[in-house]
Amino acid sequence: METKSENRCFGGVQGVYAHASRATGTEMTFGLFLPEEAESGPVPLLWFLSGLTCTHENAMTKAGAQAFAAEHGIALCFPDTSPRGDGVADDDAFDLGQGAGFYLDATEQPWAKHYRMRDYVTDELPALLAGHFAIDTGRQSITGHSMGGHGALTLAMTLPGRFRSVSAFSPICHPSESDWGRKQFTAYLGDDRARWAEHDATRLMRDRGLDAPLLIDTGSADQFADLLKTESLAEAIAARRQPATLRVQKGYDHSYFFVSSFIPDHLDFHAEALWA
Ligand SMILES: N[C@@H](CCC(=O)N[C@@H](CS)C(=O)NCC(=O)O)C(=O)O
Repeated sequence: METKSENRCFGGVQGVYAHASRATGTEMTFGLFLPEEAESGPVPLLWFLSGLTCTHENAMTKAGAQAFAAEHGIALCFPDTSPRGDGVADDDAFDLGQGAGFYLDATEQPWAKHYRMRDYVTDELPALLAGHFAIDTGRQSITGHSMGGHGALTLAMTLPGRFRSVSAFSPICHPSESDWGRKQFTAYLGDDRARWAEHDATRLMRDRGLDAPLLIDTGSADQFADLLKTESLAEAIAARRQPATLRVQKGYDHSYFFVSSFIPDHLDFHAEALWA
């Protein structure tokens, strides 16, 4: 593993690291914030999965999460959103291919060789973190923005017991019925919609539900609201009687100004579960 940078941050360290990934067959870069407490022993971990067009860097530099993670003694991991490189399949559209991995393992060509972001985020990267840093992988929670919110919700619902709490900012809620989903699932997973079900938060909520506390924030002025389909997930939550807090924040859009406005609430929410 290569250290790209390490900077003192709110008493802890914000690092950026790169490594050869078994899952994607590429070099992968991730950001990791370790609070000061990690100097004396393993600390809980909050994953932040980012959205379309993002690298490991967007949330790391724009969400403002480190101050609150430091307050609570929690580590933050910011993975990349897809494999990257000249030999990696891509598309001209910003919402398919590099920067748009959708946190799934592709089965279709030309994507199947490298697009294995579910395996990467849920298996390879946690093991790597546990082996190299003072992280307690027995205490993990997950959040994300947009496509990353989709990732947080779908990974948590398909890995019961893994995450102590789950939250999302402006998540893509029903990708099977959205232009942020149908095109990508067809490309990555093929035409059989039955295989899309475990990558669709609304369908998972209807079929399985979530075994952890859930907090979702979305903006009333989100420019992508029609693509997110929050109303479908809200209906599934209500139909299931799933304990959850879903807030539509007045006047906020899809940007990181929205994320950074509510990140303190999300860190408080996760800290309560991680330190219980
Ligand atoms: N570029 C796209 C939008 C992409 C976009 O808004 N991406 C969000 C996540 S879905 C993001 O976090 N962008 C990076 C940033 O704001 O730093 C468009 O103009 O339609």
